[in-house]
Amino acid sequence: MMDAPPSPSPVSPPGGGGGGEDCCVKVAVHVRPLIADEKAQGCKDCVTVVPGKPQVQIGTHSFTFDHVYGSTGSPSTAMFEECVAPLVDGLFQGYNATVLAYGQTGSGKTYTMGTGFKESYQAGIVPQVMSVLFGKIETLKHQTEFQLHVSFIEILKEEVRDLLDPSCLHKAESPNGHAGKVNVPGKPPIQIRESSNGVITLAGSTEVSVGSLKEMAAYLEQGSLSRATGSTNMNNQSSRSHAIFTITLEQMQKINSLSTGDGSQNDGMNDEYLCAKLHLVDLAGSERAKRTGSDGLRFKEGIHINKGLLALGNVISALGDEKKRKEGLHVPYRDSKLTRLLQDSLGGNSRTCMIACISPADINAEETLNTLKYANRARNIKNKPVVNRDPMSSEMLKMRQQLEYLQAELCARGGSSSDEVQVLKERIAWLEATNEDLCRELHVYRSRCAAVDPRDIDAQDASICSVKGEGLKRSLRSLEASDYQMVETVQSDTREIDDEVAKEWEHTLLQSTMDKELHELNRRLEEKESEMKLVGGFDTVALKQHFGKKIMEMEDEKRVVQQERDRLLAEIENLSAGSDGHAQKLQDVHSQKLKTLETQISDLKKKQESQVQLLKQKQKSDEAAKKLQEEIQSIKAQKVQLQHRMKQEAEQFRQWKASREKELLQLRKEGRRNEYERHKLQAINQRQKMVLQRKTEEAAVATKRLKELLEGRKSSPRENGSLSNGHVANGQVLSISFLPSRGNFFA
Ligand SMILES: Nc1ncnc2c1ncn2[C@@H]1O[C@H](COP(=O)(O)OP(=O)(O)OP(=O)(O)O)[C@@H](O)[C@H]1O
Repeated sequence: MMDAPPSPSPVSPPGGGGGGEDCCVKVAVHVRPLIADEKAQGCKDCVTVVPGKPQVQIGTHSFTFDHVYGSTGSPSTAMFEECVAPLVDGLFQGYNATVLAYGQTGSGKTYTMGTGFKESYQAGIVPQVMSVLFGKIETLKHQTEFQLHVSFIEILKEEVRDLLDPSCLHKAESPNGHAGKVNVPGKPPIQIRESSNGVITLAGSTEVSVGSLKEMAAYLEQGSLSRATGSTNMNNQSSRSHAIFTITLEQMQKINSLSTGDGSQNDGMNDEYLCAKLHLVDLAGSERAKRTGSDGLRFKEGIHINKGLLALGNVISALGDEKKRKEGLHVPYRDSKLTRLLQDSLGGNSRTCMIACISPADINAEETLNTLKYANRARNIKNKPVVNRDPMSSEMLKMRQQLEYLQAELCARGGSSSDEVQVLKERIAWLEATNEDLCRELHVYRSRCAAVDPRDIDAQDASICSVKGEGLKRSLRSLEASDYQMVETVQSDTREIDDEVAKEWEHTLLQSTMDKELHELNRRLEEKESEMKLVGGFDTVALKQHFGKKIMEMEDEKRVVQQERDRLLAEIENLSAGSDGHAQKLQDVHSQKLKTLETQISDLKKKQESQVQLLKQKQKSDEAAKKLQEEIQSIKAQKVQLQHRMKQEAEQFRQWKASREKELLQLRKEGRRNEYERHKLQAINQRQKMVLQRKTEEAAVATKRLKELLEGRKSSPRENGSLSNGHVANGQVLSISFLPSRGNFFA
């Protein structure tokens, strides 16, 4: 087992893998059978489970959950494997988890969780969690170090009570009538705190380290026996509080060791620390006070219990309503201790499973319906579990990845970067060599100044000094020239940026031209289509038939009229053979009729002709429609081609842009590196300049001094002789005071 662990914090793994994904709260329903009491009361089963489906029906209501156990649903034995085992597996990957048992008094929460310490409760969730946990630890212990801690608290009347407090091991009868722990006087109350990284912790609660299954079971038993229970109408041994048994699993994994840049291995640096918590929550009964038959103290207790459950309901409502969640509505976690403690389990960093326990008895129908509604809303809650690494190991992981990346990059870049590095190294070496030369010169000059006898100093020395000064000035200029090279690099970068802007501009122009073309094609298409509607709006076949029929009718009519005319003509001929007045009269009438018929015939002919004309026109418009149709087809083909081209161009541009961005990223990185080198070189450069400046100044001062000395000696040779020692001494003192120590120079 490990030593004191670093405090963990929820850290999304680099690259986003394995964490931070939304996952809904899983909800399962556990329907217990009718118990002896209910049978004795003659209760009927009012809950139906649709076989083969996770669906529960009560009255007219029907609910679908993730799983339904008991009754005609899945067997209760499958509950652990399907709902809880994945959460236990997740613990080993660093994910927090919560299992909540919810339901009215006597619905089977304690039975389901298995915290009742009766034989029948052994199949419950907590005992199975413990045995699976230790089984897994046993198989993994050769590659991972584990540390397990447990804590057990209950929330009673909005007070957090420590069920594992070693200072009061014996169960005591509390003044308010229920069994429970006695608060030790002077012991500070347990407080719920939120750390800076959002982790909810319990300050002051006992957290014991456990090394075996037996030990853990003993703590669970000890805590369970200390739990506040009391009897109600509905359950003789009713849990009056919300109980939370928390298992903390810490693990130090040895992950694949990685070789460092110099080829050595750093095994010790590759440990990864993970820490995850599993909350096993047995909530107090959710029934309404009046049904429990509770009175007095129990009733007050009920109010407090329900305060937690009410707040829990409000939290579930706020989180379960997608609209409210999106609007970022306030979630009232702080309304009760229970919701505050379960903050991470509901909408936070945890994988959560809620088990809604229900009784099938018809007398509990109302409560059962409420439980199902409550649970149904919880299904909409989305959590965001992340791997809980300690910041140090996640930072190390990041650095390791960065190192790997840089090594890969170095390999990929091959010679070109090493050339650059070489150039920079050479420049640094050159600057350092120049620096050393200058220092050496300075040193020589200084010692010469100190040792020189002013009598030996003549104008020649002064000229040497001025020549040296010139040399130093030249050095200064050469250093400035190196600055110019850097400016040139920047200018070439600017040129590249210009190219990029031009390319983007070109792309935008091309896209907008193609957009215009597309727009134009769309306009033409619309035009042609509306023309087409005008031309081809009629039913051509029907129209043809109509005209054909009309012409035929006219043909018939014409024939009838012509026959009538022929008949009349024949009659007139017969009549003209006779000579009496009556015949004459008839002849006149017939002639009249004949005339009318002639006009009718010519009318019909005209109509027929116009109909033929119309038919011809129709044929023409049919041809026009066909042509239009062809045009429309060709415009559509052009449009498709253009869209295809646009897509291609956009894709090409996207690819180009992506590669540019990649390049840019690389360049930026290089730029940063170069910038750093530049700063370094500039600093050296600056220092060199200062040295040169000072040296030039010193040379000038020394020259001046020497000249003064020479002149002084020339003007009073006698005095000179007696004072020469003093002057020399003074000169030395002066020269020392003029020349700061080498240490000061480079400070
Ligand atoms: N699945 C089941 N099969 C058989 N009996 C069950 C089952 N679930 C519960 N019971 C029985 O029902 C009774 C009440 O169960 P339990 O004490 O677990 O209810 P509870 O919800 O924890 O009640 P409270 O909230 O009052 O503590 C117990 O006698 C228990 O043995």
